[in-house]
Amino acid sequence: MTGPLDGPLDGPPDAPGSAPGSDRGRGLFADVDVPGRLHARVEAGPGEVLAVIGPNGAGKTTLLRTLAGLLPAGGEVRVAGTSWTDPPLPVRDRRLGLVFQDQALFPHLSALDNVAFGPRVRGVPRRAAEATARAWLDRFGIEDLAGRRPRELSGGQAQRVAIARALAADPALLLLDEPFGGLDVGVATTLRIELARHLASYDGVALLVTHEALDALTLADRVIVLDDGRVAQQGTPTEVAARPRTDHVARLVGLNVIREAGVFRSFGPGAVTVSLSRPEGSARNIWRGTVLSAAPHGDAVRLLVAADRELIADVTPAATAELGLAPGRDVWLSVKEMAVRTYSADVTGPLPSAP
Ligand SMILES: Nc1ncnc2c1ncn2[C@@H]1O[C@H](COP(=O)(O)OP(=O)(O)OP(=O)(O)O)[C@@H](O)[C@H]1O
Repeated sequence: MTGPLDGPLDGPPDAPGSAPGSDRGRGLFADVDVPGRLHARVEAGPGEVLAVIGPNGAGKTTLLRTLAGLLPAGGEVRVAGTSWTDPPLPVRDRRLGLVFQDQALFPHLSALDNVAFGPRVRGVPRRAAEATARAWLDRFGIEDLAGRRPRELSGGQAQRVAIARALAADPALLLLDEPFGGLDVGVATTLRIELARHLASYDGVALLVTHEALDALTLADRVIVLDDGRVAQQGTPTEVAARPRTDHVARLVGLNVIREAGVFRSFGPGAVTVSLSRPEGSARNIWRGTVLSAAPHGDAVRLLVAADRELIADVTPAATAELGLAPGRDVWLSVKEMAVRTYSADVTGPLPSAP
């Protein structure tokens, strides 16, 4: 894992004539188009971990499958100085590691043989491939499971084998689609820490699709936000969390974000005052709405309120009881202007030009 890039890269990293072996040449450049589903340009330097986030149907899986060559797409993909699209490179010839939820382990192979598969395909002799596989199982603390078949593994164990299998193939591009999906919280937490450790010493590019803000914040150097098949925002986790540009990210990081004429205005749920009658103040910062849900959130109660948009507000349990803040309750929300952070729509990185 490296530090974040200083700024956006502004062209194919290894166009003819670029310095061989330069960082840009060893990273990822992709500008892909799946008509009606995805148009995205993604760049990353070697060792970078990119979290790909966005709501359901935003195109996250489509992006990964496109980069892998599993889905036909227009455009260009270059990885580690090699074009994967011109001429089209078969999936098996791409230096690629895949950890997809539906990319199950080979059921008839032991954990060891599953992990040895990548090196074997690359022509590594059996014994050497097995030694590599054993070393990877060891690094994941599951060497004692080497002889087991996938059906004899727990979900967390199987996912460790899947990640070890992907890394053992020495991929230049590692694609992880919801690698902790379906695991229980404790197992996911342990695996997240292990994955962070392995990614820290991995020198290829990793893309991680996730629904968890925690993954994006703890594992990624940079976050790509997809929305409706487009890159809506990219930046460091801190930048994206501080200045969300989509409702989805705002929800993930627990902020209210309102777009107004090229400007975003955001405020935390703790800055919102809830009342039953119209408060004083500028109409710009006052909303009338109906409580959709009320749930404990730390020491507070978090309300989701349907106004002209959905807004979140944190109130004390005492206020919740006093104002009767249950679903269906009509309320007024207000926020002081000094609690609103305003930022321009283009501060956190380039948007690809719409085709
Ligand atoms: N096999 C398919 N054929 C046609 N359209 C598809 C297919 N699979 C997905 N889509 C569409 O492509 C768009 C992107 O879907 P995709 O699965 O990439 O989203 P996602 O961000 O990964 O969503 P999720 O978080 O639900 O997995 C959606 O509009 C979806 O309906």
